[in-house]
Amino acid sequence: MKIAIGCDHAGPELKAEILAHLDEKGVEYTDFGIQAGEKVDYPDKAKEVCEKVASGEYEMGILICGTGIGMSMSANKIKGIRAACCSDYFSAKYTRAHNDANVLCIGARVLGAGLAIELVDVFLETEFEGGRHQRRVDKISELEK
Ligand SMILES: O=C(CO)[C@H](O)[C@H](O)[C@H](O)COP(=O)(O)O
Repeated sequence: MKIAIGCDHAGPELKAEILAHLDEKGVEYTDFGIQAGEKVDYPDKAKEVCEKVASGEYEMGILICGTGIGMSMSANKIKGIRAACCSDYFSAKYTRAHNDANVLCIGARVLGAGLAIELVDVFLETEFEGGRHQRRVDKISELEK
């Protein structure tokens, strides 16, 4: 699985912790920045990362801003993206299982690194259940038309 990850200026430190964790687990990723000391508006970074996911070049995306909310609002404007802003384990698990979310948004000013990493792990490891949930995800796609 290839992951695309990016953040705004609220997130470089948390992103670095998540990347170190992905390195340890051997998960393949591309870091689309930004790095500490740089600044970017979150919609610009959301667009860059989500276009990579929507094109199929990357299977999943992770976006970090202060709250995770601006990233998720922006990401969900991109066709084919189902982004979820999560700050609890249950939501991170079930947005994969039931919504087939393909982008996880995290608030670096909301969560500590320990919980953020747990959310990343469960998000990446949980399979979409399909079945009745597929019909609903298809209806989300219909809303894009
Ligand atoms: O939380 C955010 C949007 O949902 C963003 O994190 C931004 O990081 C936040 O708005 C940044 O604000 P700043 O005053 O430029 O640090």
